[in-house]
Amino acid sequence: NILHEATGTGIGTKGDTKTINISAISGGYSLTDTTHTGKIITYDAKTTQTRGNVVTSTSTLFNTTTQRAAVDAHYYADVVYDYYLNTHNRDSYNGKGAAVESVVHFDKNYNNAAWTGQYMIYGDGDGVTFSELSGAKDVIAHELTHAVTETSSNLVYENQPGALNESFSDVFGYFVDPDDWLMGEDIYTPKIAGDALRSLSDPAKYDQPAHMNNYQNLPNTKAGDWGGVHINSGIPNKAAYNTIQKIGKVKAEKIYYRALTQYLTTNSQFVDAKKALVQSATDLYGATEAAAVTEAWNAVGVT
Ligand SMILES: CCCCC[C@H](S)C(=O)N[C@@H](Cc1ccccc1)C(=O)N[C@@H](C)C(=O)O
Ligand SMILES: [Ca+2]
Ligand SMILES: [Zn+2]
Repeated sequence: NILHEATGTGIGTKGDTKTINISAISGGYSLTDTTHTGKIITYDAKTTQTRGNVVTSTSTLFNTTTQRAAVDAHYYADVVYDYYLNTHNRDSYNGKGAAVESVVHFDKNYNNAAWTGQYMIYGDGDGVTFSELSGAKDVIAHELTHAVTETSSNLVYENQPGALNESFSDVFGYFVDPDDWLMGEDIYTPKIAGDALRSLSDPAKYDQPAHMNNYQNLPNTKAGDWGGVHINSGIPNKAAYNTIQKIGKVKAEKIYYRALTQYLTTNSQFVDAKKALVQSATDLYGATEAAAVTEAWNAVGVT
C-alpha cells in the first residue's frame, strides 16, 4: 500500500532531529525506507514480544516521544545497510537485498537487543542499566552483523565460535562507529557518564579477558552465556584492536569481511579465525599485513 517514497523528519532518543526515508501510504506515512533493494521497515511492539505494527504518522513528522526509539532504529539501519553496500558491496545482510526489519519497544524494560533470525529487536532498557537500545549506532551495527554472520559463516552461538560471532558483531560495530573503541557507550547506564558495556582496546576495563590465559570456561547454558560468548569475545576483540592499530581501519575491515564471509564456518575456533584473517590479509594485501594479523593474535595468546 506504498504510494511513493518520501523524506521525513524524526526526533531520536537523544532529542536530536534526523532526516529519515519514509513512504507515503493512504492516510499518512510509514517507516518504510524503499531507497534500497531491501526495504528497511520499522515496527513498534508496544512492549509485547511480537513484531507489532509498522510505525506510521499522519504527517512526514515522526516526533512523538514513543516514536523516538523507532526513528533511531530506522535511521541507523539505513546507515548500516549503506555501510555494507558501499564498503563491502553486500546488498543487505544476505547479499541479496533482503528486507531489514526492526522492532522497538520490544518487551518490558528489556535490557538487550538481538537478531531473532527474522528481524532485529530492541528493548527500552530499564533506565538504569540501559536506555532504549536503538539509540546507539554500534548496537544496530552489532545486531545487523549477526544477520550477516548467519547468512555466511553461520558461526554457532556457543563457546569459541560463539565468542567469535559476538566479536565480529562488535568489530563491525567499531567499523561503523569508529569514533571510539567502546561498545554501547551511548545507551549504557544513562545515569553514569563515560562508561560502556565493552571496550575493544581494553576488554579488562569491563571484566572481559584480553588473553587466552584468562579464557573463561563457562557452561554452555543460558546462565553460562552459552560458554561465555559475551565474555570471551574480549580476546578476539583485543586482537582486532591490535590489528587495526597496526594496519589501519580501511585494510582491516576488508580483511575482516573476507574472513567472515569466505573462510569462517559454523564451528571455527579462535585459531581458525586467526588463520582465516591471515589468509584474507595475504589474499588482499600481502606479507606485511599478514604478519601484522599474526602478531595481533599472538599477543592475545592465540598461537
Ligand atoms: C536474546 C539472546 C541474547 C542475544 C544477545 C545479543 S546478540 C547481544 O549480544 N546484544 C548486545 C547488545 C549490545 C550491543 C552493542 C553494545 C551494547 C549492547 C549485547 O552485548 N548484549 C549483552 C547485554 C548480553 O546479552 O550480555
Ligand atoms: Ca561505540
Ligand atoms: Zn550479539
